[in-house]
Amino acid sequence: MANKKKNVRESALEILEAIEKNQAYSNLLLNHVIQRNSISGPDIGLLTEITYGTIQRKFTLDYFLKPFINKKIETWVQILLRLSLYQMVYLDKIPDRAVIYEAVEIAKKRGHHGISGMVNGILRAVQRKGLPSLEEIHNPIEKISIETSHPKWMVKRWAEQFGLEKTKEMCEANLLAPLQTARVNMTKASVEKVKQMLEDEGYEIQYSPLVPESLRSLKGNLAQSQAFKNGYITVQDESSMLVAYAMNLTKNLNILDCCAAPGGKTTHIAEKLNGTGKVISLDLHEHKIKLISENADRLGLNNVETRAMDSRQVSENFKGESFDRVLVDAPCSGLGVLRKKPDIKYSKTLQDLQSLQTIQKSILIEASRLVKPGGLLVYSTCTVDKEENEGNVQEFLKEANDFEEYPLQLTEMIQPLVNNNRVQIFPQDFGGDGFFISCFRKKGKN
Ligand SMILES: C[S@@+](CC[C@H](N)C(=O)[O-])C[C@H]1O[C@@H](n2cnc3c(N)ncnc32)[C@H](O)[C@@H]1O
Repeated sequence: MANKKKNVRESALEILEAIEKNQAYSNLLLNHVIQRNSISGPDIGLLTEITYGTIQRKFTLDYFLKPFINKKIETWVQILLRLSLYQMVYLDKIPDRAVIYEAVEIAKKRGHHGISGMVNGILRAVQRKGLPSLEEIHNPIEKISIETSHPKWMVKRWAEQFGLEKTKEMCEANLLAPLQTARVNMTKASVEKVKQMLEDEGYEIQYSPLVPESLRSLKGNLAQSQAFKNGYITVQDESSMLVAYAMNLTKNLNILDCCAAPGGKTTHIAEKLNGTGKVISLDLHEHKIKLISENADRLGLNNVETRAMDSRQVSENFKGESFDRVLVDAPCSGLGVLRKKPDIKYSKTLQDLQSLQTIQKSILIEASRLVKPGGLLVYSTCTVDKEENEGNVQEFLKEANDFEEYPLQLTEMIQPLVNNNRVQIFPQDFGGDGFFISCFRKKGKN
């Protein structure tokens, strides 16, 4: 018999269970389940909201549920309670009785009668007695951890690195829905023309105050637009767009992008070169290299060359000191993108941060050998962590004494955030990803 298709809440339960078990990525799972269960129209939005919202608020929801659960329950039951309570607390449009009814039906299908009765009892008790107060948590780290659903070690680490207030702001900002932005391919059309194109397609678009070639979508997924298919835009976060600025691009440069897939920054750089020079784009994984080429083709760029390579050995594969600019947009802990990938909050560990730092350092040192005297090396990550970002800069400068820090030239609004030739962007700064950028110049002639 064919598999029976699941409705929105059953699908949400399926995705959340898989994430809890295998640490699979939410965005990939979501797309897969939407297709398999033929979820369409507004139900896609509801499924996305319930899934991401429940992941985002996991610790808070568990704190709310705890006083109402007085025995050990199976993981799927806990998840069903979480996703139901998420709708009751955070979504206005769905009446509580509908949420409870659905939860009980799912529990009946999945478990025995006792479980559906228990689910009903717990959710009704929460409805009757109200939520436990978060004010009862007195330790400030624990309070931020539960209130904004971030692991305690992460909150503690950030508080030590950036102070409690900034940490609280960051954790709160991580709960907000991400802003969708796209970079206009200026080799094809002006920002004004592309804005009009998207509006003609029914999108609600604003100019960005931050990056001149960026457009912001207030309604609608830009990746599904005709403008995207025809190579007029690339969906990209505005913080990521700043990296091409840090590279101080002029025409006819020879550029190496060491960690390039899926090609967001490579294609931005290639667009800025406007048909001149060359960008050689590397990535460890063959299947990811294909994504770079596909993006370059879609955008009509003919100055991008791709190769699968481990950049920890990059200097063995190219003639020394042959690039004007080298970019290391390093594999990182990703703590700046928790709004878009909330499951990372629970899966990353301190050990991950440490091993990533080692990889980043070896890529930086190797890549630095290929920079021409007077050329620039840009190091960036989409993370917020002082030890990972600043720590790597210090380590690099200690080892590569033929390099010096070079002043970052970003856009007008971002420039004031630059500190000591480096920038750490927080998600609360302007609604973009948390991001780190620094730039080094190889000593010698220009
Ligand atoms: C932050 S992502 C790059 C994003 C990309 N620059 C963009 O703007 O679209 C880091 C990339 O580094 C790649 N990577 C990880 N280890 C690597 C290595 N040793 N050598 C080359 N690439 C590596 C990963 O596959 C991943 O695609």
